[in-house]
Amino acid sequence: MHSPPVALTIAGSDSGGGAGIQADLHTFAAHHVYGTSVITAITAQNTRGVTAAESIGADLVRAQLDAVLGDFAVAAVKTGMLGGAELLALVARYGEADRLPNLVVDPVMVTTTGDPLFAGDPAAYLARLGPLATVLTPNLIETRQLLGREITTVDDMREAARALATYGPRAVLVKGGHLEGESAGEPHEGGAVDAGGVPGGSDSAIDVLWCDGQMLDLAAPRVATRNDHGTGCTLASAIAARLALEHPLPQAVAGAKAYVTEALKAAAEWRLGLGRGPVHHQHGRKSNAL
Ligand SMILES: Nc1ncnc2c1ncn2[C@@H]1O[C@H](COP(=O)(O)OP(=O)(O)OP(=O)(O)O)[C@@H](O)[C@H]1O
Ligand SMILES: Cc1ncc(CO)c(N)n1
Repeated sequence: MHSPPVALTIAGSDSGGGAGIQADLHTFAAHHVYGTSVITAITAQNTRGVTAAESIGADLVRAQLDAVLGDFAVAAVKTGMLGGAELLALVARYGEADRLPNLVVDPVMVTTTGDPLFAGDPAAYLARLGPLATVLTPNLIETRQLLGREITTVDDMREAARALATYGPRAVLVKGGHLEGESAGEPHEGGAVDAGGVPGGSDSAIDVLWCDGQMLDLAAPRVATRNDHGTGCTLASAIAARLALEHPLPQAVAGAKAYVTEALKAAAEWRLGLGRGPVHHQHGRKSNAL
């Protein structure tokens, strides 16, 4: 019997189940990839926000990393909430020792509801994990914090992706989920990869991917929904799952974005929680079961 590929998420727990470790493991399972997890923090969180958060001690995080990496042939890794400088440095040391293959770095700093999830210096993300990342996936808020500049247009996103790439990742995906009412303008030199998408326009959700020296626009229909909690975690873990399945990088990213779009569509009518609800990670299943 053929064993499934193994992916690892290094991230925080979301008690509401829509983001963090819970979203990542759902996403790995939806891709038929076996999921392992290193928990970096516990958050008390629901669809309305974070009410408490505490980091896990570095010794216990190290023990989790050693337990997983010492036993499983991990094919791809996603990092999410690292909480602060100490765990960032710890994870970076495993990457520097070549123990974190196909590394997708989601530089989680703040939730969509505005709650801070990283206490350290944003520049440390770039300095420590930038050179190790196969792909870095900041949202607009994180891109602003990482580069210390405003991002208001798709052209700004393209420039930011190029600037972030100088820190050493193979690819940078600047996510435009928070860019409202913006048109994609002229497509860039590399054109677009099929992300189940539509041409740019104010009703599209546009991300830009700088990969191997090429700029690609990834546009998908913008889903009208209040249930968008955890889309960033879901996208990054879907990329990791697809890398574990040996998809080439641009296709892994485009396929992951299409997966997120379908997950948003499938959960648009859900009423789970009173705030921004989760997406439907298992939307590909034939029945409506979770
Ligand atoms: N309403 C929407 N319709 C379609 N795609 C969306 C929508 N909202 C976000 N996306 C897409 O979801 C992905 C995640 O983007 P986003 O910028 O929301 O990340 P994020 O802020 O890190 O997410 P979160 O913090 O909620 O986990 C991107 O591919 C983005 O384009
Ligand atoms: C634990 C956790 N990680 C990441 C995010 C970002 O969406 C979140 N809300 N919660």
